[in-house]
Amino acid sequence: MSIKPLRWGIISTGGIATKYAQDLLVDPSTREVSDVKHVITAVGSRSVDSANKFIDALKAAKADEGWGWGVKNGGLDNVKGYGSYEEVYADPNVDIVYIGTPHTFHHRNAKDALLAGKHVCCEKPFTLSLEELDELIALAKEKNLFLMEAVWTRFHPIAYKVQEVLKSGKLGKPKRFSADFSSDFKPDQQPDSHRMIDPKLGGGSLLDMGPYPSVWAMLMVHHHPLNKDKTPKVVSSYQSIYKRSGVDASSRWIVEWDGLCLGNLMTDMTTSGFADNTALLQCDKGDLVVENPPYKPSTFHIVPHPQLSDGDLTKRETIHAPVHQGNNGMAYEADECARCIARGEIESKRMPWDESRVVQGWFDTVRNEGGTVLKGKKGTVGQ
Ligand SMILES: NC(=O)C1=CN([C@@H]2O[C@H](COP(=O)(O)OP(=O)(O)OC[C@H]3O[C@@H](n4cnc5c(N)ncnc54)[C@H](OP(=O)(O)O)[C@@H]3O)[C@@H](O)[C@H]2O)C=CC1
Ligand SMILES: O=C1OC[C@@H](O)[C@H](O)[C@H]1O
Repeated sequence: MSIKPLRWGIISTGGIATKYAQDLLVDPSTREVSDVKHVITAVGSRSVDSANKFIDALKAAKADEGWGWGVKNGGLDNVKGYGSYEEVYADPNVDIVYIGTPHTFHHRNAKDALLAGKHVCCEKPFTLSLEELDELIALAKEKNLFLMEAVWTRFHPIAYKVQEVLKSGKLGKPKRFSADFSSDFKPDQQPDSHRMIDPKLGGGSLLDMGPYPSVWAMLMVHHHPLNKDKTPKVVSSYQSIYKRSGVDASSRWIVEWDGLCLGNLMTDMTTSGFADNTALLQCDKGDLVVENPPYKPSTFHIVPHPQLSDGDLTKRETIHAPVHQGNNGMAYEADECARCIARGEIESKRMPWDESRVVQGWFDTVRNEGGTVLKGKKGTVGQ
């Protein structure tokens, strides 16, 4: 059976858009996938030169680079470079728009793409505020278009393996959770315009890094078979301020899954996290520990509590489940978009809107309780 390729329009030519575009061109069989095909038909940038350079760099793939497969097999054959994002939305050869712009533009870009009749896959954090996100969800429903937050980690092989262990029930009942994404961006050495520094780009650790402790909280606690609370709330939070621009240098927030457990989540952009532990769920029979980095971990451990486990959980186990070689880890979420669209679905079951809403709601609470210059900002909702 021949597969109809999903035709992607990429907007922006920055770091993550480059990685995403490369992954679209990797041979799906290298990740054991045979039901989807991706092609890139448009790249939009604020500068047409940048769009064309982006395309040329993809085309110049070396033999040992995974995306060279797509270049050779028609993945860029009909691609056009544009000097605006609007031209991508208007291109009839584009089915879905991938948004890789800084956070504060996600709402504007996704809204424009949906209004032009395109499906949307938008980088994390989905939007600046929950109000912006709700507007996008309403629009996707009204227009019957697919819309998903690009939380790539959710689709990694390790995410499914961790959930398999938790669903088996062998670790028992969750007692407490913690997760961290910290990395030293050396902010003092960055220009004012850096996306981690500039408030106009949604700078600070919370919005950029917060999706990662949150993704593990969602996968390990929220999805735990014993969790019944589908609207877990932030019960306490704190943000330290990066004085030069007034964004947060670090954020801490405690979430309560009513009737189950508390989760302690943290981000920091001035220091690195602990290599052996990025997320930890402690249960009554044993612990599950995921190694760093939270966005693309390869390894997790099961650590029994023999004194508590009635003898049925005694073996310490280390499980490796890296992403398949040759892709950056973004191909899996792109496959999800292709499958949902082929089935006529406008929402992903693996990355549902309600779960993006939960996390976006936590960020709103932390921002609104904190003292940064982003406190209370609602972004471009209604515009
Ligand atoms: N899933 C993941 O692993 C990652 C996700 N991200 C997310 O992707 C988004 C972009 O991050 P990243 O690629 O690192 O950022 P970059 O700064 O590398 O790229 C952002 C791009 O957005 C476009 N852009 C549009 N308006 C502006 C503006 N006013 N200032 C700067 N750039 C602008 C530019 O492209 P052009 O000039 O072509 O229009 C620019 O190259 C963020 O929301 C971030 O959270 C980031 C890193 C990893
Ligand atoms: O999404 C991300 O993942 C990797 C990090 O290095 C990056 O800052 C962040 O945006």
